[in-house]
Amino acid sequence: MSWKLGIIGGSGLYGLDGLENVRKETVGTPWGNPSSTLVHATLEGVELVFLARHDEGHRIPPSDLNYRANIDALKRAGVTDVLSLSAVGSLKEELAPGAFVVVDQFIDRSFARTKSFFSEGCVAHVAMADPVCSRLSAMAADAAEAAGVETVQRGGTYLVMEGPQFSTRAESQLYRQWGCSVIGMTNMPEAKLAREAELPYASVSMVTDYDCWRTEDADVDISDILKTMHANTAHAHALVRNLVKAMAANPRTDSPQGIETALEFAIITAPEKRDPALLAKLDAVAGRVLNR
Ligand SMILES: CSC[C@H]1O[C@H](OP(=O)(O)O)[C@H](O)[C@@H]1O
Ligand SMILES: Nc1ncnc2[nH]cnc12
Repeated sequence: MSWKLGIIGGSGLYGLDGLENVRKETVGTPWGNPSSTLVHATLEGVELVFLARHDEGHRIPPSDLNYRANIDALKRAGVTDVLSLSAVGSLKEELAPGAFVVVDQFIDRSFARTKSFFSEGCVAHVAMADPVCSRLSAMAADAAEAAGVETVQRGGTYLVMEGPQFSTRAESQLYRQWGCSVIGMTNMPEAKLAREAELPYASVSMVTDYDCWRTEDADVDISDILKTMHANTAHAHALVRNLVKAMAANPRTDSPQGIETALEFAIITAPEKRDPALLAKLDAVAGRVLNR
């Protein structure tokens, strides 16, 4: 199967430069509406689908995002892989604003979100020990370096907070003690849902601020974040172009983690106990295993 890259653009990234063959599509899903219209396009000859996580004009806050609709819509659009581009706060001295962290772990402290496509009538438990695709992550890190990003860290833990308020200082210090690298509000349940949908996921976390633990700095403030975000966004555009160039040069094979078959043994509900209405909603996400 050839690459078809799904890109979820976070704060500051509401579109992509230089796209060709652009087609905008407003879609619905069984889980409701995704954040924005899907932008189908090609770049360097590679097919991609772009989705603005908070919609154009940054209309939707992290707790109100329809994460299930976003992932389902990308799955229905036929993407093979999902790249998240996110603004984050830094929890490490060495990760100054402007640094890019291609995270490989998450601590999910979000609590007011629907976290699974599965529920009563069809229960599934997928593995999340390795929550990102190592190959897509490595390609994204290479692409960031080629884009001239000064600090690109391969690996790191992203603490997902509920928001929308930023952390208290005690929380920020606690997350540092936990060894987290960056903090943001959106990558969960997105990464969990991508796994349930058997989509390899990678997150490029672009540092905009030092959160509030670093008392030498002023506390995190949205106007400072916006300034850094604009600089990061230029790098993000170059990263995407470099990434699809690498995809064009390297035919796609399945992910090293076998993410494309994550649901193979995950559904535990006995076939006769499954709820037909829920199964119908799961047609895109779990059709591979349910319809055979
Ligand atoms: C604009 S700062 C806070 C906001 O930015 C991040 O969103 P995203 O991951 O979509 O770039 C962060 O998680 C907050 O939602
Ligand atoms: N300090 C921070 N905390 C949470 N989300 C963020 N996004 C950007 N900076 C952030």
